Amino acid sequence: MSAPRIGVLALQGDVREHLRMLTDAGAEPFGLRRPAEVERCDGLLIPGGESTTIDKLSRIFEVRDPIRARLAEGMPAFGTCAGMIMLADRIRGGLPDQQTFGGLDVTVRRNAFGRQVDSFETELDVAGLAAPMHAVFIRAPWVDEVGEGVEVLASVDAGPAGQHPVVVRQGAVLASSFHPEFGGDDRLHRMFVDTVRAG
Ligand SMILES: NC(=O)CC[C@H](N)C(=O)O
Repeated sequence: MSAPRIGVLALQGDVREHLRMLTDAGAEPFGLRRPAEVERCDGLLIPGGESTTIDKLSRIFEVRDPIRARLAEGMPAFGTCAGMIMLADRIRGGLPDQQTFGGLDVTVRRNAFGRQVDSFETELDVAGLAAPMHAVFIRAPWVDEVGEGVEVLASVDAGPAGQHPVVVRQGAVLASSFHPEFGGDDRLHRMFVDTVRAG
């Protein structure tokens, strides 16, 4: 495949750093806002932001149904923070009418780390990466439950609440609770681009 075309969902949230990291990783990324653009994607990146807003805007912009359909067909995807929430099949702590795109067989808890450690940074060991990643967590979710076939690539020790997965992968779908685009480290983006390239 020539440079894979990766749509970065550009309804809300941080898009620019993702575009830059994907370009550096050898992809051809573009900001995705229109239903017709969903068909042009070899892969989809869903950035962080606010999952409730991304959910609402995805319906208003009419990209929700085409994205759901492509994910159900196995389109590779990478979700970060709110993007992880959007990929989760099940969420806790969502608004009553909040919906996700689905595709990742996990239960995700929104704003899981609570007020005291609302936002924090840490050096995180990620399976498959030789050295730890600098991980920036901003009102981040964590994963409560994973289905069969979901690999846990990294976990965080949340004290009395125990260990919780923060990087997971299921086939061609990758998700991280933190914002890899703010840590100056594009290794997860490269992992994703390699997955998209492998088809
Ligand atoms: N940095 C983020 O993406 C935060 C996610 C946000 N707390 C949500 O529920 O969508």
